[in-house]
Order: sequence, then C-alpha cells, then structure tokens
Amino acid sequence: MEIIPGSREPLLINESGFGESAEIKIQVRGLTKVSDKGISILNNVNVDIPKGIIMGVIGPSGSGKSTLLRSLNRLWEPPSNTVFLDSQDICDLDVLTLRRKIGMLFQLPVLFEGTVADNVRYGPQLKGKKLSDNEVYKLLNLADLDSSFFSKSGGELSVGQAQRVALARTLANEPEVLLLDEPTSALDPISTQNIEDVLVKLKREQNLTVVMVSHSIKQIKRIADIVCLLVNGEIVEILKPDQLSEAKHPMAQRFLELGA
Ligand SMILES: Nc1ncnc2c1ncn2[C@@H]1O[C@H](COP(=O)(O)OP(=O)(O)OP(=O)(O)O)[C@@H](O)[C@H]1O
Repeated sequence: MEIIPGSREPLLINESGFGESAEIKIQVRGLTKVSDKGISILNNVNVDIPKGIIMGVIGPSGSGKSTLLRSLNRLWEPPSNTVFLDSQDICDLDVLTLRRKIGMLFQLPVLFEGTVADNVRYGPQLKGKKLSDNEVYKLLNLADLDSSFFSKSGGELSVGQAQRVALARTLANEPEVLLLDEPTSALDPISTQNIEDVLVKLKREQNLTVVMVSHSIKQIKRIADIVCLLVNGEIVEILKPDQLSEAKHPMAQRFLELGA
C-alpha cells in the first residue's frame, strides 16, 4: 500500500515496515488552523502515529511543525474530532490527564526552584504521590543522569543536563507519548547524543511513542522510524528516513537538499 498524505485512511503501513496491524496511538484527522488574521497555519492535516515509534516532524521554518505538535496535547486547542489518543477525542479528556499521558519537552529546559529531586517529584506530587528516593534515582537513571545529580540545584547544571532533568521530570508522569520540540537544538553534540540514546531506549524498552520536531535532518535519520514533512501547514510526505531522498514535493526536495 502507498503512503498518502492527506488521505483519511491510516497512513503508516507496509512500506514503512509497521504492518497494517500496527496499533495507532494518535490519529489526526482534518486538522486545520487559521490565524486570527485569516492566515492558514495548518491545512487539513491527516496522519496516523503508530504506538512505540519515533516520528520525526521536519519542514521549513513557519511550516506549522510546533503548532501541530502543540495541538497533540492541547497547548493549542484543536477543534473537536480532529485529534484522537487511543481512538478517543482528546478534547473530551481532562486536559491535565491528557498532558500526563502526552508529555512535552521544549527546546530550552525550564527547571523549577529546588533540587533536581524536587523537580522530578513535582508531577507525581500534584497527584498526592511522593516518589521515594529510589524512584527518583531510577528516573534519573532513565534519563541518563547518575545519582550525584539528586541534590543539585538547577543553577548548577549545564543546559544538556537540565534538559535530561526535564526529561526525567516528564517521565515521572509515566507518559505514553512524548512530544519534543527541537529538544537538542541548544545542546552540544555529546548532550545531543545522550538525549537521542535515551529516546531510542525509551522507545525500545517502554514502547513509548515519540513525536519530535527537529531542524536536523541528520538527527531524524539517526533516530526516527518515520518522518513527516510539513510544508505550508500541509503534510506533503510521510517517509522512512532512508527514503527521504525520494520525496517528490518540490519544496520538500529543496528543503532536504539544503539540509542534507
Ligand atoms: N498564535 C498564533 N497566531 C498567529 N500566527 C501564529 C500563531 N502561532 C503560529 N503562528 C504562525 O503560524 C505559522 C507556523 O508556526 P509554527 O511555529 O507552528 O511553525 P514551525 O514550523 O514550528 O516554525 P519554526 O521551525 O520556525 O519553529 C508561522 O507563520 C507563525 O507565525
């Protein structure tokens, strides 16, 4: 079967190596957004995101990548019946519950006051659960941070380390999906590799579904299982990373040539 952007049929199929029976975690159907000034930001976006994969979202600046990502956990409120988590309209879910299930990391980590452990404990504490020291160590470990970070404060950390603490804090909510908006663009190559390794590990070991906006085509080729190419608010291609050179859309081709 073919992969057809804009199709209302499930998209990610045999050629992508996920099989027709791949469980779909997130469905996006006919998602459109127009700015207050009448400018089209997203135009009839349709995509199925299978469970337990890393989906890269790439495209030129201003193509709507962040808006799409934010619509998946209602940081931007999508219209009803356009975004589904496990077949349920996300607009029908309690927004805080949704954001626990669909966690998000941004380009720059913002840590709360207090120690690394306080940060990691924050989400569960809101639900009245106090994580034990051991549970905090495990989460730090999951984010590739050793136990020496436990009592450090945010100010003592590099941006790369802070990003991993932000990741551990998000993971403390036991998310099923992780949204990442250029999570490594402010990091050096080693910190970038640490985060990439963690994401691949989480996908493999916890079947986490990851949707990651990145400006780095090389990064997408390193870790994504499928790539969604956005141009002018439309998904113009959905490909495997090693098929990117086969993109047919002229803007997509140009973008890929310049970014290669
Ligand atoms: N709340 C808003 N009101 C008006 N216009 C908006 C709003 N949010 C985004 N836009 C516009 O929508 C378009 C898409 O923005 P978005 O941030 O989603 O793109 P992007 O692909 O993530 O860009 P970049 O790669 O530069 O981060 C841009 O032209 C932006 O100016």
